Amino acid sequence: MSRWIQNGDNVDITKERKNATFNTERMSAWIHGGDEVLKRRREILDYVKSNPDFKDPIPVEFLSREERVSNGTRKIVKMTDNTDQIDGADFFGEGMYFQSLVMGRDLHPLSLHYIMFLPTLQGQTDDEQLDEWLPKAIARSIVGTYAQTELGHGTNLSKLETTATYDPSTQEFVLHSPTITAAKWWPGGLGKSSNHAIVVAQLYTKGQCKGPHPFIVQLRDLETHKPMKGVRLGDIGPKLGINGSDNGFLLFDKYRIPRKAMLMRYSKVQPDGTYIAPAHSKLGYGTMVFVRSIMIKDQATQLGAAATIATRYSAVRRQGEPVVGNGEIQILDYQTQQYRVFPQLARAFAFLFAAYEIRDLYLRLTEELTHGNTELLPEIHALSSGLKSVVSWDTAQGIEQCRLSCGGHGYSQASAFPEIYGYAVGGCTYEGENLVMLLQVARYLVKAAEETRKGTSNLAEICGYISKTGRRTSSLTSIANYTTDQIIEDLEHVARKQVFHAYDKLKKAQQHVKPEDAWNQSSVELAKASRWHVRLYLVKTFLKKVDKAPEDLKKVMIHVARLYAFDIISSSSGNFLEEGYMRPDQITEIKEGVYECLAKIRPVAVSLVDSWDYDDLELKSVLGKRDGNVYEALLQWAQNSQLNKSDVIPTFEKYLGPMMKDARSKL
Ligand SMILES: CC/C=C\C/C=C\C/C=C\C/C=C\C/C=C\C/C=C\CCCCC(=O)SCCNC(=O)CCNC(=O)[C@H](O)C(C)(C)COP(=O)(O)OP(=O)(O)OC[C@H]1O[C@@H](n2cnc3c(N)ncnc32)[C@H](O)[C@@H]1OP(=O)(O)O
Ligand SMILES: Cc1cc2nc3c(=O)[nH]c(=O)nc-3n(C[C@H](O)[C@H](O)[C@H](O)COP(=O)(O)OP(=O)(O)OC[C@H]3O[C@@H](n4cnc5c(N)ncnc54)[C@H](O)[C@@H]3O)c2cc1C
Repeated sequence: MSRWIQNGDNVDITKERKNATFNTERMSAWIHGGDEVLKRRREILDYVKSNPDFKDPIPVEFLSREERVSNGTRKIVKMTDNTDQIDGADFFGEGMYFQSLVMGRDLHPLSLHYIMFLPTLQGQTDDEQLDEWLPKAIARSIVGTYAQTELGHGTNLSKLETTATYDPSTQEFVLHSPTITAAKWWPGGLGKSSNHAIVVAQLYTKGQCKGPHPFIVQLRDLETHKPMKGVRLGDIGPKLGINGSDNGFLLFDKYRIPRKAMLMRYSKVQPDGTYIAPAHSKLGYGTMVFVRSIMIKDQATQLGAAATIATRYSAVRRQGEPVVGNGEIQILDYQTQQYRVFPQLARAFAFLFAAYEIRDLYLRLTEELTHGNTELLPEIHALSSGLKSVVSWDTAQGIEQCRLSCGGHGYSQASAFPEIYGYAVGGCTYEGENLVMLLQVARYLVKAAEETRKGTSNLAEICGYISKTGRRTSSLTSIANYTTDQIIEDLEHVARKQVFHAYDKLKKAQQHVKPEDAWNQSSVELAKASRWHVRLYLVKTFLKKVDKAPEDLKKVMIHVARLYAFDIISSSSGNFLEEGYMRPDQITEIKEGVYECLAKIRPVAVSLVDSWDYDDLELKSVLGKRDGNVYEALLQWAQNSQLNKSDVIPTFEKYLGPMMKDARSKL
């Protein structure tokens, strides 16, 4: 047994846990939404651990692509056989947790079935279609995906090339891919697993194009699973991550589907081909809004996992001896290490709390839509698009910082960082490329700026700051007295300034060039405005949540929330210094605030990450193991390598052996 192990756990990590100034269980309950939620998490965890069907034969990193898809398929079938173990209506909470424990980060052939196919059926069908399709999809007698993106077009839906042409003589639509670039490309589970898809195609009726619309389409024979005649499909090959998912391609050759295959909750085509438009032209984009809103929690969970691994490893890793003879110190004691890791932990919290807000807002939207009210749609579209972009970007950068903070071992797949990164960074692209989505937010902000300039503003609360008359200089005197209101006021100033800077640039350009050129020439500044708008929202949400925390937890969490805010301000100090809003000495104060927060977090860092309540089963990281026994575990993990099956591998006999023998004979 290693000298670092005491009572089973690494001595350093045990010592860290003894430093806790708060009850980790209480903190976990607060983070996850209450005692009952925590209790349910534990029950789900126990269930997953006790079920041998959910075990991987060896760590998935050692499996080939085919083995990954096969293992993932086996597990997701078992998992969805057992959905009675969770509250099926709580997809955001119990559903995502259950899935994360069983499936890990490799995804699986039913991801799109659950995340987009089912929600599209629920959101876009009329009553008759719902009755026909939903029971089949829930029972899994059919498996579906969401096929929208094409080889030639992902962002710009108006230029999708797949056509659905209505033929009133047979009351059918004819699906067709007129070019190679019309091939659907990317949909998860499309390649080999799904037998149905929601296909988004340009609707043609009575000779007119009515834009992209969703259709439910059978792709494979229900018995043989062979592609239907007129349907060509397959897997698109290995990717940066999620290789347990068979993302696929799909082409149609004048493939006929019945009129009722068009999802007709909002738009309709009558038997004679008459088109009835929806109440709001973007109602058909509802599933994307749903996924963007649940992605925020998923991304927060990935960044939280990365920060947990980095923090635990930094507590057990000893490197460097500042006082010669005193022994090497825990790398967590280096301020540079804290500066690298703790802001990632703070971000993960900020994102998680924002995820709760957007979930609640989305539920409100769903309720309003049942009454035909689409008023909330633009606000939620802007917020979910903005959060998705800022959160997925910061998450990807944060995971990489955590990986780097673990030195060489961070580069090994044993750390889980490659899997976490490969999985999470996809979020920068799917559900709308991040920059494009920031520009969607900008459209919303430009309208708010316009209203304000006209003096007619009656802005939604979320952008109320745009029409405020703020201070000309920051009121910060000392970091100790820097209040939540002052922090928000300073961030509002910078966000508002950037919104108007981008708006004025756009308006000025519009006087000289065509509107689309003016937009393009202002787009970098517009995207910056969107980022500030979202960061402000994240800071406000975090501080508000901590303000309402019980006193014992607030004492700790206030340093985490302030670190999040101070890190944003100090790393963009130029924006705050502009036009003398802040003085250099105020920025210095904020930097000192960052260092103070790091020092406050240091003694409780391990307990804070413990409070995220990740089990080893969920983290899937040798470096992040709860017991801290990383060295023994690394050695054990490496034994899984295929190369270790024999002492001498065939390649040696074939190449290296003869090479060396030959060289020896010449000496
Ligand atoms: C029980 C549980 C069991 C098991 C659980 C199992 C599985 C769970 C699995 C995972 C769960 C965890 C989390 C997720 C993790 C991983 C995810 C895995 C897979 C990822 C799947 C990814 C799928 C996809 O990517 S699908 C494809 C997505 N594609 C896009 O997003 C395309 C982006 N483009 C667009 O959205 C649009 O084209 C556009 C917005 C850019 C432009 O649209 P359009 O051309 O129509 O615009 P305009 O005509 O110019 O009009 C613009 C105006 O319209 C407004 N607008 C746009 N969109 C909306 C909207 N949605 N709502 C409201 N308004 C909108 C816009 O604001 C403009 O308004 P204005 O007034 O004119 O300014
Ligand atoms: C892991 C993963 C899973 C996916 N799953 C699915 C799925 O299940 N179903 C599905 O239908 N799709 C899926 N997709 C596709 C995904 O939704 C698209 O890749 C995404 O919408 C971006 O489209 P694109 O790839 O065409 O990029 P493009 O739109 O070509 O973007 C390329 C670049 O051009 C820029 N750009 C494009 N338009 C503009 C603009 N108007 N203004 C400024 N810059 C612009 C972008 O910012 C980006 O830098 C998936 C993708 C990935 C990576």
